[in-house]
Amino acid sequence: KGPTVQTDPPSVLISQLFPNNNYPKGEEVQYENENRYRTTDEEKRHLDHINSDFLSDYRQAAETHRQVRQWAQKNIKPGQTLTEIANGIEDSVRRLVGHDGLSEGDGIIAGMGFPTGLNLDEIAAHYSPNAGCKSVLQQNNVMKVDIGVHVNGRIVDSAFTMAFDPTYDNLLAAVRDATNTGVREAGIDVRLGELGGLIQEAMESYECEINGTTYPIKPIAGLTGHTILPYSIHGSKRVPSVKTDDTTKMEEGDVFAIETFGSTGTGRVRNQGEISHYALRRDAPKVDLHLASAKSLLSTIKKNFGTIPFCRRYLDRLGQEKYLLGLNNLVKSGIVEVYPPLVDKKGSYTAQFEHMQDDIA
Ligand SMILES: O=S(=O)(c1cccs1)N(Cc1ccc(F)cc1)Cc1ncn[nH]1
Ligand SMILES: [Mn+2]
Ligand SMILES: [Mn+2]
Ligand SMILES: [Mn+2]
Repeated sequence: KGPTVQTDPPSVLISQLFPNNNYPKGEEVQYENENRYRTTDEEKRHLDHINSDFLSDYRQAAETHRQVRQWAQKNIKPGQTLTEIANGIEDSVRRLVGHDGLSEGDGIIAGMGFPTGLNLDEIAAHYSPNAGCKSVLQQNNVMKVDIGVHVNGRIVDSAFTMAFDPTYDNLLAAVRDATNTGVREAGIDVRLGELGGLIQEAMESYECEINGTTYPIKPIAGLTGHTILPYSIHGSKRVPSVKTDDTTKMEEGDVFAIETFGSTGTGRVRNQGEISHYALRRDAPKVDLHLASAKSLLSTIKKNFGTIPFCRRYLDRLGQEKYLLGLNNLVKSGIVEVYPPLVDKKGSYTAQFEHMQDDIA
């Protein structure tokens, strides 16, 4: 029989807690006129049957994410290092999906969907500690925790912001309201640019007073929600946090991560600081590599991550050493894509809330 409740820290397999694949369904959105989109019941049953693996993989990843983020929200405290926080989250995810990502190909079956983002204050996204990072979480930090989980390449991408000082309550309320607005208004045939306008309205209705100065909350226009494809963290559709003239529509079968970022700074981010996030390009050019270390690193990346984003710590734990020259060679050759930290101006505070909405469930 085995355990029927989760431990602290999480260690019980999700597939153990929910036998024969009946994972909880996420929130489901009913469409106004059901029959306008849905095929006949017979076809729907058929479609759902084909999709059922896809759905059960997604729901297994989603339940893993849910249990790990709830544990993280309870257990992350000032005084912990970012490295400890990242390892605690990643070890929990790997235990729950039952894959440690250490034997070749194992990380491709299930595991981290991308590097654990731990983004402090003006850093909005794509920061994960590299080996040797000494940063310690402070009482007055605003930390965006971005966790990815995948099962058979079905990636769940969802994030939340932690602040221990109530000064930032309105900043966090702004992004929560903006993202909930985006999720609520999402749906088949919704135009992406219009959805951005609704998100912008919600976000800009907030302000935040910090040390006697009142800041309007600005959406970070360059950071968008996005479609997610199997083994690929971003598809071609984007959900902006501001009104745009993008008339592209949401379609049945699309899977979206709706994420909004608010800032007390300029509302614009730039690439800044040491890179931690990398990913093999799907459309990687066939380049003959002259550097032996680049060749062997490329095969390690293909075997352990495929096109799932990874970070330097994931190479460290695989026993890779002195890989930076080879990695930079793969980047220069256009084979590996980099995602530098995205940063607003020094002294500003950014917050994020990211939720997944699928038009399939
Ligand atoms: O900003 S993105 O690069 C993007 C590209 C196109 C549209 S949105 N990015 C995708 C991504 C890139 C690397 C990762 F390791 C994980 C995700 C959004 C995102 N970052 C974190 N959570 N969600
Ligand atoms: Mn994310
Ligand atoms: Mn995302
Ligand atoms: Mn790409």
